[in-house]
Amino acid sequence: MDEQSLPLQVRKLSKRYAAKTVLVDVTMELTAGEILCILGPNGAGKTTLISAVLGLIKVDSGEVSLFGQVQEGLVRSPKLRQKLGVMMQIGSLSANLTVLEQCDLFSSYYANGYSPTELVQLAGLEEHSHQRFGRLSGGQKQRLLFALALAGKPQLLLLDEPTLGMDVEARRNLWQQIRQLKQQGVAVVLTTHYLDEAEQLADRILVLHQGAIIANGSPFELKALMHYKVIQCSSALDDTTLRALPAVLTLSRDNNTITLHSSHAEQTVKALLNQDSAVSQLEVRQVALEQAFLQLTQSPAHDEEQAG
Ligand SMILES: Nc1ncnc2c1ncn2[C@@H]1O[C@H](COP(=O)(O)OP(=O)(O)OP(=O)(O)O)[C@@H](O)[C@H]1O
Repeated sequence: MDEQSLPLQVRKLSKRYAAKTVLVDVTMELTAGEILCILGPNGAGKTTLISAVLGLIKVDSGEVSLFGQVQEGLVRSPKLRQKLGVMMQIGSLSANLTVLEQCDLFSSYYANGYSPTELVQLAGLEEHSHQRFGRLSGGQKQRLLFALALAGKPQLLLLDEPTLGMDVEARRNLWQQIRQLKQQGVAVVLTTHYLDEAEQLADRILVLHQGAIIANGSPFELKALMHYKVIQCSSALDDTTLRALPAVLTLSRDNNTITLHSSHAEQTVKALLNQDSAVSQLEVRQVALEQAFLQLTQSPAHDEEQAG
């Protein structure tokens, strides 16, 4: 694809509120049919980044391009707006309008979008179409907001914490819908605190910490970024011997199971087998994304970089 027509390009976006830096040189891009998850803890800058992409807030420096067009403030071009779907927060819809009335309204914004009844179906709210928005459950509200974001059959979809407050089944259903959109070539940016969500959905994950991107890669690459692996086994060796094995970083025990974190699993396992040939239930695995994420966002080295 021609670089000019990428659905989204963000270059060196920075934003401060008084003394607080909220976005630091954020650069990212998104191709058609790609799902990008922006993962970060509370206050990392996820919502600010989405708001900046939409031109809802003024940034201090940097540039946002949508479908090859550099944006100045709020996205105003009707042609661009037709290509864009945004999932809003619950508070942004009138509590008094019914589900069907909301769908009617959103459908009317788009020339070639879904009909109101199709939107009700997309939200799975056929049995609640005459219920007022304010009377829906939290999960139903989220489903309606998601369907409304699709009203114009967008090519770029921005979802700010779309599964917040949803139960497990509703989350899985939404993931399925997002995967289908990807199959249709829709580019999706999704912010989340949920590590499993990013791992399940993302082609690429950006980890945002204190406004800066501290990791950018596929879920697999992100895990590989971590230098250590988890080794589990049963062994008669005592803790002192285990801790002295090469490359061992940490040791813990749960009944008969020993868990070691190693910065070089092959070296550790070789030495372990040399010292205890009766070792059993040996398992070596990559660190879970949750641990990778925690390590990334709690790294003192990174904090020093930020401060500097
Ligand atoms: N209008 C504002 N004025 C001052 N500070 C702000 C403003 N908006 C956001 N912030 C600060 O910017 C930082 C990033 O906020 P943001 O809402 O983007 O984080 P987030 O990653 O979306 O967090 P959460 O996951 O909790 O929604 C926070 O420290 C927040 O307090």
